[in-house]
Amino acid sequence: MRPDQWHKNYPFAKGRHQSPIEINNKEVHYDSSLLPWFASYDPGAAKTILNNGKTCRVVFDDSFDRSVLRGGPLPGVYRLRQLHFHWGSSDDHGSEHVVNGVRYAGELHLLHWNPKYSNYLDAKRRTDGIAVLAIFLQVGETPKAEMKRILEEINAIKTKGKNAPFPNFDPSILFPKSHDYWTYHGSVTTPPCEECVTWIILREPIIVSSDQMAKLRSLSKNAENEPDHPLVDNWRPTQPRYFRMISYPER
Ligand SMILES: Clc1ccc(Cc2nnn[n-]2)cc1
Ligand SMILES: [Zn+2]
Repeated sequence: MRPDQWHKNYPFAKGRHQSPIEINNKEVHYDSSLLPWFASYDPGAAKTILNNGKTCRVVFDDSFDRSVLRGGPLPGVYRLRQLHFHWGSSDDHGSEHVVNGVRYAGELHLLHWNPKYSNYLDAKRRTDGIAVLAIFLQVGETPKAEMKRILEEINAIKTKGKNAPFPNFDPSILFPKSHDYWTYHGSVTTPPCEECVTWIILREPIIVSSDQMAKLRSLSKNAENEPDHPLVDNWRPTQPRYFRMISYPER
């Protein structure tokens, strides 16, 4: 279903706190109360990599505070549940958030939930339930070697429903040098679009190669025995910001 039709079945999609949004330098605010953020991830928590027909996702053991994100705008620790990507049909677009008019080739999301709620689904019903750490993918000549591990597995999960073991992986190896970020309150970017997400968006992109983006585009939306439809353009267009502040900490 087209994103501008989602609201017919999912009323949240027409809310006042939807994601993604445009981030423009003239509209962001310095907030001296914002802290640095920290990720403490256990590589042993990594379990599986899968193609769910919408994206490539790596899932982690979130049965206790094993891999957590803390600090920044967050009131406490949030448990890492999964990471996934959004990308385009060519290198000139694919990210969900847009920075000063710039669309990146893709966007990596690390999705965490607030363990003060009994489980992930309950957390999705709460305004402080989810935290997504977003990292832009920029195409360049010197790709980040650590992306290779994920892209090497793509061949094993070509079609919807396929998955493969993905042990011993610490996603913080994918982080850029700078931890500078913007933060705002928004939503999950796919239906039901619940407005439960504290976004932490890193200012510095990670560099991937055009071949690595092509690898992501070699995934298929369909299951093995169905006609082939490339899995591309799994990003939601930017939504109205309305009266939301985008903040950033001391730099
Ligand atoms: Cl696996 C997955 C989970 C959520 C979304 C949508 C999303 N919401 N916030 N960030 N991504 C896309 C794919
Ligand atoms: Zn996402």
